[in-house]
Amino acid sequence: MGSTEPKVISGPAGYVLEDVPHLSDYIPNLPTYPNPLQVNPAYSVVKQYFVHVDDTVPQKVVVHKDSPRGVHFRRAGPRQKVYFESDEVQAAIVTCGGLCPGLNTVIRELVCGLHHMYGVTRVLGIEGGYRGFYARNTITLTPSSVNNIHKRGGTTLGTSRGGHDTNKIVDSIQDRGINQVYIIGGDGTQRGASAIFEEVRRRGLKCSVVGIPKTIDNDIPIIDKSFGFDTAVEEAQRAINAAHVEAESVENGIGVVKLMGRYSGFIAMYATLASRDVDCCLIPESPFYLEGPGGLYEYIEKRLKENGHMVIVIAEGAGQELLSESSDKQDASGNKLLQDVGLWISQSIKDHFAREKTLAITLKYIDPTYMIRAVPSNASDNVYCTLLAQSAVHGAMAGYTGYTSGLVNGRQTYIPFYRITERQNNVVITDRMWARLLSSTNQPSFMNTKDANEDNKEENSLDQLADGHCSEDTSVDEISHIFPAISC
Ligand SMILES: Nc1ncnc2c1ncn2[C@@H]1O[C@H](COP(=O)(O)OP(=O)(O)O)[C@@H](O)[C@H]1O
Ligand SMILES: O=P(O)(O)OC[C@H]1O[C@](O)(COP(=O)(O)O)[C@@H](O)[C@@H]1O
Ligand SMILES: [Mg+2]
Repeated sequence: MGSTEPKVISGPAGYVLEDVPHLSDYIPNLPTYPNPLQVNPAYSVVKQYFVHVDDTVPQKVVVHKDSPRGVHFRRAGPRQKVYFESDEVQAAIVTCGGLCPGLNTVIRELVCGLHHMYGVTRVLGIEGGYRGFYARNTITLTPSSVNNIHKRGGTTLGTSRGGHDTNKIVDSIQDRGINQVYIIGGDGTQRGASAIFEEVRRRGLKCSVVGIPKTIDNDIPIIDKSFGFDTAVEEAQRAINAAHVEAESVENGIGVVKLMGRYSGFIAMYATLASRDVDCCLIPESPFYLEGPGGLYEYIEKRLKENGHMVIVIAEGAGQELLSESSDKQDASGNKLLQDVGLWISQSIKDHFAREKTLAITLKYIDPTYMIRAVPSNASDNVYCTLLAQSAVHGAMAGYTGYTSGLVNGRQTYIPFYRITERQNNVVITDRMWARLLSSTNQPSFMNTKDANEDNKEENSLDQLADGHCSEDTSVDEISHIFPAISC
C-alpha cells in the first residue's frame, strides 16, 4: 500500500474540498455511537452546537466576482456521531521540536477536553518527544495532574529533536493499545506525524493520528498563525525596549536585537511593527548588504546623524550568506545549524565605524531568543490553545485521522497533513505587509525594482499553483487575522 491518496472532492463553481482521511476509509463496518455531548449539561442547551457534516471553510476569503469558489477545508467541531466509546479510548500526547509558549496549555486542554467532553479517562503522556514512544515509560495524565501547567512555560512532557523511528513508534502505539495520538510540534513534527499515520493505516489500526501545529517562527503554511506567536512578539517588545533605552541614552547609540526565525522572519517583522522604536528589521526573506550606496552602513550613518541613536532587529536566519564561516552542521532533526548573525552584525558594524572613523558609536547587542519562547502563553494564546486542543479532540472522536487541527480565516479546521508539510510559510517581501514595515522604519529595501518584479512573478506563480489565487490576496487575508488591528 503506498501513501494515502489526497481526498479531493469537487463541487459546483470551482468548489474544492481538500478532505482529511477517516478511519472508515480503511476499516470497514466501524460502529458509531451518539456523541456524549448530546447529554452533557454544558452543551445540551446550546443550539447548533454540532457541526454540520457538510460545513467547510474556504482557504481564501478575498475573492473577485468571477473567482472560482476555490479550496476548502473541513470545519472542525463536534459531530452527532462518534467512532469511539469513551471507555475504549486510550489517548497519548507528545510534544516535539523546539519550545513555544502555550505547549502546556494545549496538553492541559487535550486532557481536560477528552475527560470533560467525552468521558475519556485514559490519557498517556509520552515524555521527551518522539523517542519517548520507545525509549521511555509513559506517564498518566489526568485533569488534576495538568490543572496548573498552563501557568508555566515549556512543556511538562519534555521535548527533543531527532529520534523519529516510525516503526518503533507505531509498535509502541500498537503494544500500548493507543487509539488516539495527539502530536504537538512544528513542520518537522508534522512530517513525522504524517509518517506515523501512513504506517498506522498500513497496519489497519483503529487509531486516529492528529497533529497540532506548534511553531514560534510561524513557518507552517495554511493556518492563520501558530499558537504562542502573539506571546513571542509581545515578549520581544521587552528586549526591543531595552535596546532602545540603551541606544538613546548615549551618543550615537545602536541597539541590536536578535530574534528567532530560522527561515521565516515573522517574529522580527511583527515585533518591529508593534514596537515603532525599530529603525531597521532584517529577515531571512529579504537579502541585504552592508557596503556602498543603499547598504546598511550608509543607512546607519544617516540614521545616527538624523536621530542620534537607532535600533536594529535581526532574525537569526537573516544574512547567513554574508557570514564567512558557513557550516553544514545540522541538529538531530536535520535542521541546519545557523551562525550567530547577531554577534556577527554587531562586530561588523563596530569594525566598520572604527575603520572609517566617521562616527564614534556605542553598540549594545541583546540576544533574547530563548527568553521569548520559554515564557508561558499570554491570555489570547491560551484561548487559542484551548480551541485548537478541543477541535483536535472532536475530530479524533469523530473518526477523522491524518490531519492537523488549525485555524483558517478565523475558523477551526482539519487540514490534511500533505498541505501542512508541502511548503513553508514565509514573509512575502513583495506583499503589502513588508511595504508597511519599510514605510514604518524608513529602512532601505535592499532591493531594486527588477528584483522585486522577479520575486513577484515567482511568488504569484507559486501561490497560483498551490492555491489558485495570487499572493496579494493571501497576505492581506492572513494578516488581518494574525493581527486584526492592522487592517488594509
Ligand atoms: N521528515 C521527517 N520525517 C519524520 N520525522 C521527522 C521529519 N522531520 C523531522 N522529524 C522529527 O520531528 C521532530 C521535530 O522536528 P524538528 O524539526 O526538530 O522540530 P519542529 O517539529 O518544531 O520543526 C524530531 O523528533 C524529528 O526527528
Ligand atoms: O536551539 P534549538 O532548540 O535547536 O532551537 C532553535 C530553533 O528553534 C526555533 O525556535 C524553531 O524551532 P522549531 O522548528 O522547533 O519550531 C528556531 O527559531 C530556532 O532556530
Ligand atoms: Mg521546524
